[in-house]
Amino acid sequence: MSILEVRNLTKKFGGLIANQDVSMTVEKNSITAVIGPNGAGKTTFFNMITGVYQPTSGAILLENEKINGLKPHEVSKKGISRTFQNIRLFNEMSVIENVLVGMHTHLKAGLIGILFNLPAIRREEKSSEKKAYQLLEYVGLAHLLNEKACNLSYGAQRRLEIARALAAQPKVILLDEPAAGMNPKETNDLTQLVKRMRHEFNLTVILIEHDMKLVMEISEYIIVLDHGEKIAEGKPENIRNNPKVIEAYLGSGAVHVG
Ligand SMILES: Nc1ncnc2c1ncn2[C@@H]1O[C@H](COP(=O)(O)OP(=O)(O)OP(=O)(O)O)[C@@H](O)[C@H]1O
Repeated sequence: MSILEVRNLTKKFGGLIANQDVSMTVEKNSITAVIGPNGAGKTTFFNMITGVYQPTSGAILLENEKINGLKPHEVSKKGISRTFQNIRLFNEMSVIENVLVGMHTHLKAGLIGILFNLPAIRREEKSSEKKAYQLLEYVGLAHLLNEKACNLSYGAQRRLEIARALAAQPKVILLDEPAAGMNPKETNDLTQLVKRMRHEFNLTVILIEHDMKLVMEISEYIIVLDHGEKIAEGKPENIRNNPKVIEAYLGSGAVHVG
């Protein structure tokens, strides 16, 4: 059963076509990778799905409901969360506060409730803190809950971003280069984390990644973009040997696929 359907998405920035007619169907509970050389249009594609950019044309459907046209916080409320290529944490806030921020779309507390410190709000705060702590335990950061986000190692910051994205209780999570800058051990831990969380949170995962070992190990389906267009899609074993994909990567002088 599909959960997300992207139909003929095109994004133009003036004369530059960043995405041209890209379609994709994502199965519920699957892990899909979006790959392609630098500048292929991968982040633009994520930005359209999450409402950061409005498509020039095309449609995005989450559980058969059209979501293009919605603002990023509205898309998040519908059930799509993300992490960013360039980590976007609140650096001066503590680790647990960063996760609490991720929860705000689901909190009922209005301004009046907070101002008057109503018991129902206090209860909600307590339960949010408990949930945030559990998420930090899940990603292995509970011991750092009061640390400022900026003091965390790179790998830990990436895991904190994932905890914050999970706090919004998504159905679909988009990870933009989650392994960028990680050492092999951190990458391996991340691979295990993504595999676990897909089952335990009943999630559908879509990731952009340049680390081909990770992509081939983790994904069930791969979409390949080049110069804004989808040049191939399929299972890892088929993508690995696809001449068009190899040519796109070799032509860009980037990593080999294999
Ligand atoms: N806001 C923008 N305004 C103008 N051009 C943009 C904008 N965002 C992206 N582009 C252009 O669209 C093209 C696709 O960029 P995008 O960042 O989506 O590629 P990418 O595949 O994510 O690349 P990378 O792997 O290097 O992150 C590039 O030519 C980029 O310069």
